[in-house]
Amino acid sequence: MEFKLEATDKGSKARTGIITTDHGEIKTPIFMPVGTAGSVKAVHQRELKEDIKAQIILGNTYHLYLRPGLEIIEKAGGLHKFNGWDRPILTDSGGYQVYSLSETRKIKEEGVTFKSHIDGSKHIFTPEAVMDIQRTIGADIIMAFDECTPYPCEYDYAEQSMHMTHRWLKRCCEYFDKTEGKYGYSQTLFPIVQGSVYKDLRKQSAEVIASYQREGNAIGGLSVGEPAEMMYEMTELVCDILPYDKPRYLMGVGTPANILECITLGIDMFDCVMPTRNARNGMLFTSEGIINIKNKKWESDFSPVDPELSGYVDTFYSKAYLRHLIISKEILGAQIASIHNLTFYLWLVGEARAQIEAGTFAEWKSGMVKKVSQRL
Ligand SMILES: CNc1nc2c(CC[C@H]3O[C@H](OC)[C@H](OC)[C@@H](OC)[C@@H]3OC)c3nc(N)[nH]c(=O)c3cc2[nH]1
Repeated sequence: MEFKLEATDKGSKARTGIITTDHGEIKTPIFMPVGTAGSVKAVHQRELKEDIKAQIILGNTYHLYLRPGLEIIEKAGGLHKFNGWDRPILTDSGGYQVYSLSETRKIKEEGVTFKSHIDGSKHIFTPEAVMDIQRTIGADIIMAFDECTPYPCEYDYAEQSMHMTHRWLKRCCEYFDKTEGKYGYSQTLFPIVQGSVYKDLRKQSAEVIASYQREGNAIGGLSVGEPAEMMYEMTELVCDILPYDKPRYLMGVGTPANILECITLGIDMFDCVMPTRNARNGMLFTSEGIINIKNKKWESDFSPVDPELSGYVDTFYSKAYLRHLIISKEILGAQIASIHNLTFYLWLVGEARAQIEAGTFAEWKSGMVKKVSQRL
């Protein structure tokens, strides 16, 4: 995997670049649609490519490992062959899902034991095991096995957890670096910075992660309920320590405003379930602000969903019709809203990229942050 830095913004740490993988290029800053169980919910691969113009999507190790399971994915020749997405894929290591999904998990030095949320079967994720799992899924970019600390979290717990994440990282790298990809293309392992919301721990963790000199680095342990100001403070501190010539991935972030603020701080890659999860509930992110389409005020508004966007669903369907579908819980409603929100997220990072290249990012961003956050 290569990363070529292109433009850097004069008035901030925002930058554009190109990540090259064996499944194609990723222009940064980039938003990565979340495809939990091997699909971006309610969206076809064709729509991801043609309407949303997604460049990379996520798969979820925990979910795919439990269902359909590694045997099926391996027989298919890896996730790209299984779900037909022939562009880059990134998978998380599963640590966060174990923390967020199965309350039966136990964390030990060896790894994390947990019971499947599907059939209650017992499993253990160790650093080595999740490297094998991600080798088998075959994502182009895979994440180290870490513990994402909750918020709030005591300093002592955050410190102990950070050191264990660093010990797990060493095991991931040693094991990953002596194994090969299973399907004839290369995979890249990103380490993950932890340290909760404590500046000294964040500094320490960023320095350890930077010392591994991997081809890209992730910032974890944020967007877990902490105030946005704290997220920005930790992100800025860590970005200033991580190497500037490698992609920086801020995990689980975020709202359109969060993304614009963190691009300013030097983040290149984002993922978040909001555009898809909230879409199914009728929350639309648009270039004019946030719309709760279930609100009665849209009942007879026959204007297009978002005229600013060029996607089919944004111009073909009206707000009134989409409101009717969401309220009636029609499947088509979830599809239109999901495609719209993802089109908007990709449009937003594409606009940011253009503004950085034009050298006009700073003033564009401050106006845009206000616009995308207002409730319509
Ligand atoms: C929301 N705030 C948020 N999400 C964090 C994720 C998970 C990202 C994950 O979040 C969903 O899993 C639950 C997505 O599936 C629904 C996954 O996409 C497949 C996505 O994987 C990258 C973190 N993952 C790790 N390994 N370490 C982290 O420290 C971390 C922090 C996060 N904050």
